[in-house]
Amino acid sequence: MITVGEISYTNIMPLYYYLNKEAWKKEGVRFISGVPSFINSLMKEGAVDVGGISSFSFGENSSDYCLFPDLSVSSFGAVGSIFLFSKVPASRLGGKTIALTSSSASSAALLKVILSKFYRQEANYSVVHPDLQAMLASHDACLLIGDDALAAKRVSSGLFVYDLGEQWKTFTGCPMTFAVMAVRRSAAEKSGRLLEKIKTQMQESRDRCVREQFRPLVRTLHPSLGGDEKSWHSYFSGLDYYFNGEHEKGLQLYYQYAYECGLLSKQPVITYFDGCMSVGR
Ligand SMILES: C=C(O[C@@H]1C=C(C(=O)O)C=C[C@H]1O)C(=O)O
Repeated sequence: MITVGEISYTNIMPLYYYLNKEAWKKEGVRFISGVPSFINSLMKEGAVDVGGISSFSFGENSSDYCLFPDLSVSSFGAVGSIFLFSKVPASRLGGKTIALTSSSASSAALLKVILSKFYRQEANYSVVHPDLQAMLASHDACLLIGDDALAAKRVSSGLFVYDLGEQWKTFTGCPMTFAVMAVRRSAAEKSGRLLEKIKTQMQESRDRCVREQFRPLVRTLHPSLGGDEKSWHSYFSGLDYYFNGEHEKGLQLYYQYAYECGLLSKQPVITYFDGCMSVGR
């Protein structure tokens, strides 16, 4: 049996939207959904075999995981749903308190890297439940991601708002990869063929969503999500769902900085599913 983890945010949907889940369920494939930190921990425990996880979590566990090639949630600039909301400018956050959403791994580490390396600010961080008002009632700034960040942005007037994808691009010139599609090596060795089919369907789902300019996806989603169709289109268009040499270069730089900041205990090694799969089931 294979368990697929699915991040419960709008941003990753193009990779899952056209998966034939009912057919997969008949083949014994299970789907589990949750915020990134939840899927990260299930994957680490071995309760999830494959799925979208935080790129930072991949970095922490790179010896046990490999990557589905050419799939990610990345941005080449503004990401549109990963924001630092602050009462003071970023250049004055040294010694201040910052609340980090408990849902994130990649963006929490990215914020620490950006503030430490590029703004030279050492702040005091705590990890809390994502809620803009509650976070700012007791902290000077807060980090929100995904759908929480999209909602918070609509009510953030009067605050300094920083898009972390944009910040990363400004300071490094690189794209940032927030989520990767990771596979446990043990699953790749045992169920290579089945995983190969899931990988192909995810790539096809992404290709179809991109080809359709996300229109059917937006139409299905937007009544439940609020906002207008136009802003959802521009949100999806600002995200990038591929992973090639340029993304890998950006991710390696992120890992290097995270290592230098003491957030990773060693430099991760990126390996790909095609190299570690077996031709078993
Ligand atoms: C683009 C986003 O990326 C997400 C950010 C993650 C993190 O910070 O760990 C994990 C998965 C991504 O889906 C977002 O949440 O807006």
